[in-house]
Amino acid sequence: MGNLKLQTVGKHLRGTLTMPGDKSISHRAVMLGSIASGDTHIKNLLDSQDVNSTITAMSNLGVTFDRDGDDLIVHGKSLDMLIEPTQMLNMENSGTSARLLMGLLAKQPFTLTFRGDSSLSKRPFGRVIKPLMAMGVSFVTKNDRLPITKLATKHLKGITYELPVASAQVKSAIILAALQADSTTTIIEPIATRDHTERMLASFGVQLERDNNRIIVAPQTKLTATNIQVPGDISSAAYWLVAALLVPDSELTLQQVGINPTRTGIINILSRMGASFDLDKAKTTSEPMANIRVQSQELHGTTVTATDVPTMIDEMPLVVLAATQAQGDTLITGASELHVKESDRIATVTTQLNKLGAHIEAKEDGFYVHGGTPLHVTEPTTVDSCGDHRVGMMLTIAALITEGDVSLARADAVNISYPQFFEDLNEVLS
Ligand SMILES: O=C(O)C1=C[C@@H](OP(=O)(O)O)[C@@H](O)[C@H](O)C1
Ligand SMILES: C=C(OP(=O)(O)O)C(=O)O
Repeated sequence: MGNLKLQTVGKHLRGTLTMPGDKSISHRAVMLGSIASGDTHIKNLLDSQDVNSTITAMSNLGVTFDRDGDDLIVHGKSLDMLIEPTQMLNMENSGTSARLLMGLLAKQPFTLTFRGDSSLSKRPFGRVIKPLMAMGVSFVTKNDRLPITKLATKHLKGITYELPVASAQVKSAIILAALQADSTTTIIEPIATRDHTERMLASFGVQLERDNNRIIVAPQTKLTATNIQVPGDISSAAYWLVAALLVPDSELTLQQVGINPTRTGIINILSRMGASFDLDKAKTTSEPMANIRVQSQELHGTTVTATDVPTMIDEMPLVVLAATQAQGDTLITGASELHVKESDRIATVTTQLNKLGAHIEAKEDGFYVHGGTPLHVTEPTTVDSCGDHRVGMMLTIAALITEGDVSLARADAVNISYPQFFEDLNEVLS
């Protein structure tokens, strides 16, 4: 794909969009459906490159899938019926696939090699292989980076493990391995992270125990197939929340958005910046949902600290964009995890938004954002997604409030989490 010319100032955003399925929940639905007894029917599964990495990996292990209209049917196999793949498991760009599958497949009695694309091969895996090694798994790796080979494993033992980084991927990998261990595992989570694995296990008949910030996992490998409705992805809705707030004279309604409290940091931070939203809550399933209505509003600066970060980690590029338009400055700390996402998001967000006239200072663990900065370019300017879907989509929203001529390089990165992003944009531009 060549550079994509972006819409800049002059249009409004109006209308209603239904959000594609949540990426985190989609991965988990495919993984747990794959090891449950019976057929799991999944509605509103996200159809994107990252989720396809999980489906392909499970297919390589012998799981079969069918379509029923837009639904995916997973024909579950129990963990001891998976077959040795004839090739490496290619996780492509997906950290969630790689880290969760290392836990799910920890006890397979054959060697498995995980590989990824150039971005994923730079991201750290020590955080997940270290606790799995303590449980008895052996890995072969250079510098804790992909490719990583997991050796055949006979037994897993329960551990007590305090998470050194607030990571739902690491927590989930340990939970999935712990179900297969000979004894109980306790995971201590100093800062709460998204709890989709815990909730979805309950839907498959497996209850975990929670005691404040401890998760206690007793061995249990019998999962029963179920029907899953994947809520819309709040991380995708976040582009439209921020766009409607910043583009004058806009009003958008986003339908079926997942509002699990471990994911709604973006709503909380924008509210703290002065925004208000109308939430029309749906009847609750295991993952709560709402339709959200939002209009253009004035924002003011705020402070974001470590405890806020996990509930909005993937929305941070948008918080930075919103902060450039707020009255007053915004200080974001406790966000050093952004260095190890699909790109170094502290560097890429700062460099690319500053090309549009923003005034952002990159910090070791966050940003200092100067508010009230009109975005403009004096000559045609190309911003770059840097191969990172979230950076590409945030820059597209930034262009909507930029005076001048802006193009986006590597726009196809959106296919990782939100393939209909540009179609949805065209639908609401007026
Ligand atoms: O568990 C998950 O589905 C995810 C957890 C987060 O990663 P970390 O666990 O690395 O924080 C998040 O950034 C990622 O997009 C999805
Ligand atoms: C960090 C992300 O995903 P993953 O870690 O699964 O690649 C993301 O979607 O922003």
